[in-house]
Amino acid sequence: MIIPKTIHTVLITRKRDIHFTRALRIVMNRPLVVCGPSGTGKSTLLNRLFAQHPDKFGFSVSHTTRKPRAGEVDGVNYHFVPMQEFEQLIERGAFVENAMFSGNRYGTTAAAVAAVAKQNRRCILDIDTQGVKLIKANHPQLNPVFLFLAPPSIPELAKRLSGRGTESEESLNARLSAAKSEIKYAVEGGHDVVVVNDNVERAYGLLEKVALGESIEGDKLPVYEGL
Ligand SMILES: Nc1ncnc2c1ncn2[C@@H]1O[C@H](COP(=O)(O)OP(=O)(O)OP(=O)(O)O)[C@@H](O)[C@H]1O
Repeated sequence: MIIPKTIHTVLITRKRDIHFTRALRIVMNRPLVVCGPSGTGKSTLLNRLFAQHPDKFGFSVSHTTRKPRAGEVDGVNYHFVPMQEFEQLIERGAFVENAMFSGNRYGTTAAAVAAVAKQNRRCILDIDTQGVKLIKANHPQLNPVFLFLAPPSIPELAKRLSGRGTESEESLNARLSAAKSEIKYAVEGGHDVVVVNDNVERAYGLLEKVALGESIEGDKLPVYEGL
């Protein structure tokens, strides 16, 4: 049968669309890990992403050993577990990150990350380099896209951290020294894509593209003085 050219073109385009939609769905099932030094602007950009696309993205539900506060629902706000259960999860290597704050443990399990995709949302993880390394070593099945949000320079990072008004001199110095090792890992090529947050509009545009499943070249890492 000879298919008229226009129908043929439509069929090919549809086929291409189906492939594209499928490929997009696969990317959207992959968590997006946003990593970057404290003060680079991760929350600023991610809050905007969630506000612009309220039904496309999700955060995983963390585990905690602290007691629920009034109105908090187990499995929604947190998975509330006793210390012993939390420690068993650590031993089993279930977490992609976990930390202790004022006597309570908090953590994100790989299972909680995977659960987000089941709700047809892309899981966004805001974690540090240590978490990135843990995922690569222990949870490769999550197969995330790793995005490094880079500061334009170390002095600009220091300015943002002090401008935020949340840091003592001690914690500012601790964050800046942690920033240097985060940047070193990015220089070694630890991430799939780099976005330099030199300008909120520009950086958000790139982050949004990656979050929506587009494959972009990304930015080059700046050369950081004094690293
Ligand atoms: N492109 C930008 N230019 C100037 N200031 C910015 C830019 N992006 C974010 N900021 C500001 O920098 C400060 C730090 O941003 P933000 O709190 O989003 O960082 P963060 O990476 O989430 O830090 P943390 O990891 O400590 O939570 C904020 O005061 C924010 O308004």
